[in-house]
Amino acid sequence: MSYAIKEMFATLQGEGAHAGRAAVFCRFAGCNLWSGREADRAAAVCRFCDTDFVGTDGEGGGRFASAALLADAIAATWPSADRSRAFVVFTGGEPLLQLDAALVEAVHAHGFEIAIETNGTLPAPDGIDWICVSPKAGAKLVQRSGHELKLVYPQPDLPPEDMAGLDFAQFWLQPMDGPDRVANTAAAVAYCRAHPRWRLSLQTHKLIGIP
Ligand SMILES: C[S@@+](CC[C@H](N)C(=O)[O-])C[C@H]1O[C@@H](n2cnc3c(N)ncnc32)[C@H](O)[C@@H]1O
Ligand SMILES: Nc1nc2[nH]cc(C(=O)O)c2c(=O)[nH]1
Ligand code: SF4
Ligand SMILES: [Mg+2]
Repeated sequence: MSYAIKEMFATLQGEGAHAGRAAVFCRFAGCNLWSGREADRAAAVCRFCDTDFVGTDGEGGGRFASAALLADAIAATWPSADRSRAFVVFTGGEPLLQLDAALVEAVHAHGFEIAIETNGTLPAPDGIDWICVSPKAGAKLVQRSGHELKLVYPQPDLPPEDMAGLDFAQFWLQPMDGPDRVANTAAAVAYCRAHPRWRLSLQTHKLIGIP
């Protein structure tokens, strides 16, 4: 199996339960809910995406011919001499189009804890240490269990009430970025106050201007 990676970089996880934690971000190219081309956005299933995941031309990106080669590159991107906390976040695009058992094993062999950010339309392979699912209105949810559910809010056709039966340890609302970010943030705050099972996830990396 080879892997198409848009970009790979060290930063702090900006969102959700691990916000503030040092991490290597490995962003896979491609998504099953949008082509990534602006011309296709209005007709896509997922129309609010904030990310460029087209191609392999970003910092640290490229095509990796094997799981071992990609795992070596991830290990080389870890920014600290302290490897005991090594942490990689697989994102995209949609990482579950490419992330497989061989890559999980190769990255674990380097001592990394593995997190994933997924839209939940494909099943996750075994062994991932932290599964964050962010469901999308109009897309069938397949991965219905995990560690955190992070709902971008608001999605009128996917209210938080619809998530009640899902098997997650934590439930987060993340205001939808875009032209209505301020209003969406106020609405998310109001929802969390009234429904304390839900917590507010801010995209803190955007607030402080880091990737
Ligand atoms: C770019 S996606 C990549 C991973 C995967 N495809 C997914 O959707 O979960 C990473 C995270 O950013 C969130 N996200 C994307 N666009 C957003 C926006 N405009 N405002 C807030 N969060 C957004 C997604 O819901 C997801 O939690
Ligand atoms: N710092 C930082 N944290 C993030 N958490 C989820 C992200 C993503 O794009 O998946 C992301 C990102 O792009 N940057
Ligand atoms: S599913 Fe994720 S990567 Fe794909 S378009 Fe939506 S937010 Fe972007
Ligand atoms: Mg992002």
